[in-house]
Amino acid sequence: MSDISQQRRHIETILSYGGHPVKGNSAFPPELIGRSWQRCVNEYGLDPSRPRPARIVTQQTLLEHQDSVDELLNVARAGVEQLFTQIASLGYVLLLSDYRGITVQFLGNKKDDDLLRQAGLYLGADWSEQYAGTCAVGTCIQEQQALTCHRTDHFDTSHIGLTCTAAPIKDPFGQLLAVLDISALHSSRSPDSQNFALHLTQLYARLIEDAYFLRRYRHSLIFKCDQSRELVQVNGQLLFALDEQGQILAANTAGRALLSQCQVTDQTCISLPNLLECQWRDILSITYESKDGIRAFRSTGTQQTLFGMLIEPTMNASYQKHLSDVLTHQEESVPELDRLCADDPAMRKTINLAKRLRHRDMNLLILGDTGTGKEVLAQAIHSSSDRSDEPFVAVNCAAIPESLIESELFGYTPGTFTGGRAKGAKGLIQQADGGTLFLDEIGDMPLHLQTRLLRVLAEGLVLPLGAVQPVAVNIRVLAATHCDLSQRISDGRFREDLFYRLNGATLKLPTLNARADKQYLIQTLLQKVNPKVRLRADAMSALLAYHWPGNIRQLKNTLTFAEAICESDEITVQHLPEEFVTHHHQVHEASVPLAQTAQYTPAVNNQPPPTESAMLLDLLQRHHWNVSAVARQLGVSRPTVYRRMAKQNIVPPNHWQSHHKS
Ligand SMILES: Nc1ncnc2c1ncn2[C@@H]1O[C@H](COP(=O)(O)OP(=O)(O)OP(=O)(O)O)[C@@H](O)[C@H]1O
Repeated sequence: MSDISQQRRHIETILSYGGHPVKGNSAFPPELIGRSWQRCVNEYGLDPSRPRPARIVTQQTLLEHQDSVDELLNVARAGVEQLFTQIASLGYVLLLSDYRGITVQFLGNKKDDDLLRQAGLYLGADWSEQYAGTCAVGTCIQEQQALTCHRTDHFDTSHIGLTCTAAPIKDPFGQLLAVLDISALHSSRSPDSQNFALHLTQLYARLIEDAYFLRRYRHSLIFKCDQSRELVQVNGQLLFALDEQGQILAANTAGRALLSQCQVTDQTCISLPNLLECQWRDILSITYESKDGIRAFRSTGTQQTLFGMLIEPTMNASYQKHLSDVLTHQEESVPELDRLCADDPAMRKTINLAKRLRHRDMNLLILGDTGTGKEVLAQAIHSSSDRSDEPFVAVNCAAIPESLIESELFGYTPGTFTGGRAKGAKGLIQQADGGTLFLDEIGDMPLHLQTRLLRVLAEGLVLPLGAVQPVAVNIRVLAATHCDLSQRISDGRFREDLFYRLNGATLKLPTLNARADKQYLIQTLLQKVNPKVRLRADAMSALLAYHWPGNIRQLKNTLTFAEAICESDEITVQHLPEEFVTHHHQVHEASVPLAQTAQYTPAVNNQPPPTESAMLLDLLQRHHWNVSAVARQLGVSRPTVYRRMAKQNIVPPNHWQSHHKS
């Protein structure tokens, strides 16, 4: 098509677009461009049949525009030059315009000077939408978002050979400061050819924006965070500038996005500790207390885990004083409790509370899903308390048959039962005298026993079955449950007065899936299973990506299983149960190009990996066909093991024999 007929066609398209764009018409541009065409016609009175020459402002006006963004220009210089070196050989030029659309910095190839000047790709060019019509810079200013304006997306026919991509650069309060643009005089017809340009421009706009943010707040404390611990130092996405009380002074674009997801409309009305559900001290002490200078947090609204680090203000004496005041109150180290976690925000709270309460005689309620380590925590509280030389007695209220639980707990006198021990028996409550009684699954305790337990707690006296004289006991009770006790209270299945007796304070354990220190737990548990075995990176990735419905218990079982199967000193993803392999491949197939997937093929000794069938058979044989034991080891239910056996055509030997006999 000749230039003239292409221009005529373009004018017709714009005019027919008018006020009533027909969706799905392939001649029409994307919605965002369409909105701009409408503004050009309806608001600015531009006429597509009357092209306008490029307008270059005078030297004096240019200087005024440059002065207004002087600080940004200084900060942006390195980023702009770096971006230009990457795109120059591809035929692109680079423009930085101020928020009014005037090009305040330009980098292009001198040999194309005349052509570029004519096209408006020049220092001082006015790319405001009001003058130039739909274009990357002007439309980016109006729409406040990154875009590509490709060829006939432009309004003015004199621009329809160009391809331009622009991204906004905002100040720490979200106001537009400038626009970064890369443009080329010629390009392929397909708009998709510009996808890479769009990503690159957005990336550099963010770098420049963040550099500007850091410069503006160089005298304040900056909290930098990211969803990845490994990347936060080099590429922390979210930035928050803070005052000395932790109040947010400003946030970068990603930081403001998090605030808005958490329904915070005014960024300066919230403190960072509120946003991250933590103490101000947890933030201030990151650099001094965490080994890698990074700490995990969880955001209030989105429950997203964020790894944060601090950039401390230079030469700020009052900050240094404030810091040393806050850091003097250091949480004491208690190895028994400290070893239960590495860096997880929910665990940090729980462990700090446990440290403060461990010597008190207060009863504690431990809440958490099954397998999250409630008993392990109770044991650690006991071992770190003043009662550590006395007994720790654990009772699982759900595991003891209801008919036995009373005698087990309270004991009985001689002759109380036919078949009971002649001398009677000391109940578990009395066995815990002086020490700690851990009542697991307290929600399952029958109501009449709750009444008797309440009396023990209220009076410090236990009355064994058949006895007339109560015996004095001194116990501290740590109770645990995975169920909602307040619901049980409303249903009349749990005594409210007992709940208050038990609940001196509540300690909550997060699910394994929600923990930010999964890697630490994996390594510590593997160390216990077999210190000589190591995990290959593919196995670690699969374990980290898994959702862990059975929590730490399932993790422990999985590692025990993998260690038993691996027959060498290295566990790979192939040694994990089938659901890990499937899940792992699903995650990676979605994100890793085919050429890279080779790293997941099993390599050890060139042996084929054991199949799921072989692994299951091996496990069943080792447990002498005890399906319950296998289910326990795998952290799954018995029906699941039976289902897997059926799927793999595994028949227990007895079955086989009886089939053959019949
Ligand atoms: N921090 C930890 N470090 C190492 N092992 C742990 C940790 N927490 C829990 N475990 C292991 O996980 C398994 C389950 O722990 P525990 O019995 O304490 O969980 P629980 O929440 O009491 O479970 P349930 O609700 O089913 O009684 C145990 O084998 C325990 O040894």
